[in-house]
Amino acid sequence: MLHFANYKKSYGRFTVLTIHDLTVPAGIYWIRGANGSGKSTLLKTIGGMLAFDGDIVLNNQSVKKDAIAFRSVVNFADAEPLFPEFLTGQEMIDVFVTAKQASDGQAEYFVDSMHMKNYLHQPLGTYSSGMLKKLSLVLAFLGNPTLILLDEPLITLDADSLTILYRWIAEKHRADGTMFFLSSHQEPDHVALPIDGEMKVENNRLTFPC
Ligand SMILES: Nc1ncnc2c1ncn2[C@@H]1O[C@H](COP(=O)(O)OP(=O)(O)OP(=O)(O)O)[C@@H](O)[C@H]1O
Repeated sequence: MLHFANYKKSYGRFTVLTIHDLTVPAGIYWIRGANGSGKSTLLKTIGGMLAFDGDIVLNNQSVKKDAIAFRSVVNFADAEPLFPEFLTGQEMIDVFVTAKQASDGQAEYFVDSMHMKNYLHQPLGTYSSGMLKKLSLVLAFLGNPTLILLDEPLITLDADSLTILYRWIAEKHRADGTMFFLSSHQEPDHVALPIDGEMKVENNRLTFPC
């Protein structure tokens, strides 16, 4: 369960989003909104990456009061991931396996199923945008997160990889009850993904359900 209390995010004098009081039950949620409406801003504040007014509480853990514990169970994949170009994919995975205390074999499962093994030894500066996207998604699934935030996970993914991603989400939610927030400009695929609700960021507000 995720709770927003007196949430307000502004950049200087420009208020992007206000959420007075909202409780979202555990589930898989699809977030829509026009360009510049505030989807990335919302996900980054939930992930504890941007300062904001008010509070966000995940199962009794506040992003502000319990920042370290909160961050350890919330994983985030950026819309356009940027990594150090001199590191290899495997080195990034090794860092996240340690930081997120991933279990033995967890990273290998995701790498194998996304067919990434034969380029993981290459420096990230040589990766295509789709290869970077797949790496960022693997990193977001490592460990035992309570909430996974995926900002525009569909962009640059080929059709086969999208099917695999949807399978990961459904499996993780079913096995561990992991909550998901996905932002996208596309219509949700209710057949491929067991979506519990849709949200819309519009006119500085989050509409739920919409
Ligand atoms: N660092 C920043 N400083 C100032 N304004 C910002 C900053 N980041 C975002 N904004 C503004 O906040 C608003 C929301 O941006 P955000 O990136 O969250 O939108 P979005 O819904 O994710 O957009 P898109 O669909 O185009 O990715 C926009 O008006 C944007 O210009």
